[in-house]
Amino acid sequence: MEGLEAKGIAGPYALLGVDLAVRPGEWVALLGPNGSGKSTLLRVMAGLLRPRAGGVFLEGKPLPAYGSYARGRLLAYLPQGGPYPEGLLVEEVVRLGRLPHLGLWGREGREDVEAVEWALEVTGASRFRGRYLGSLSGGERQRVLLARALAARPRYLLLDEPTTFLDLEYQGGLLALFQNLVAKGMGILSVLHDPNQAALAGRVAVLKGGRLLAEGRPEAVLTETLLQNLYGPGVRVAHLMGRPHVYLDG
Ligand SMILES: Nc1ncnc2c1ncn2[C@@H]1O[C@H](COP(=O)(O)OP(=O)(O)OP(=O)(O)O)[C@@H](O)[C@H]1O
Repeated sequence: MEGLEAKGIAGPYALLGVDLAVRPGEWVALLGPNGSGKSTLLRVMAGLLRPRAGGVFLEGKPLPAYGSYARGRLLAYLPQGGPYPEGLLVEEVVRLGRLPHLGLWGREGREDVEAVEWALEVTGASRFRGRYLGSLSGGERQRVLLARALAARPRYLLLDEPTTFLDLEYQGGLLALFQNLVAKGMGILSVLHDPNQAALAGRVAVLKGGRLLAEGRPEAVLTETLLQNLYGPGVRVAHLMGRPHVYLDG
């Protein structure tokens, strides 16, 4: 079956038995308090951490059965933090995203050049292309790293807090980009802290204490009861234009 599936994941650190899948053409937002296991789950699903129990399946095949290039052609991962290749030019960083297609010694062809140009364009990173990564602001750097992930043109994209560091305009732009990418068939799983951003996804999965607490359409999952369970009694939910809007009652 098509998809990136985590089945019965337990073991690394907080995770106590989690099933979660992302299919081509859907955007799943992963929400939960600090320390609930979101980054760990993403790293397990990216193949960077091995679970003690359970497994991850990519297009029905166990993830460890893929070589790193084959995996990288299907799956890209944007971590929450560094290390960053600060001494590389932005364009070089984004070209690194083509490594799974080219291998170490491959010559770049038209498809590679087009993928890099597209990734720079859609992330708004084209104008930094000649700068060193280390010279960029946090938000600019975040867009370049997303461009590197997109340059692989993966079928599945795993993003750990991709909107951190971005100003409101770029947050909106990024969330619109996700909607666009899933409409073209990409599967996206993104950790998001802001429930209002998660509300834009097709499906929301909620982790608490290493277990999946809820999963479903945003309007079904993002209830005041659930959010107060996660974040305390000050959380309120209003409904505007059919969508939940979450705020703190000061
Ligand atoms: N390398 C590690 N060694 C020991 N414990 C770890 C390690 N990595 C994560 N943990 C622990 O596992 C738990 C889950 O961490 P994780 O980073 O997955 O949480 P998270 O939900 O992504 O949190 P946040 O919202 O703060 O980013 C935390 O208690 C964390 O301290």
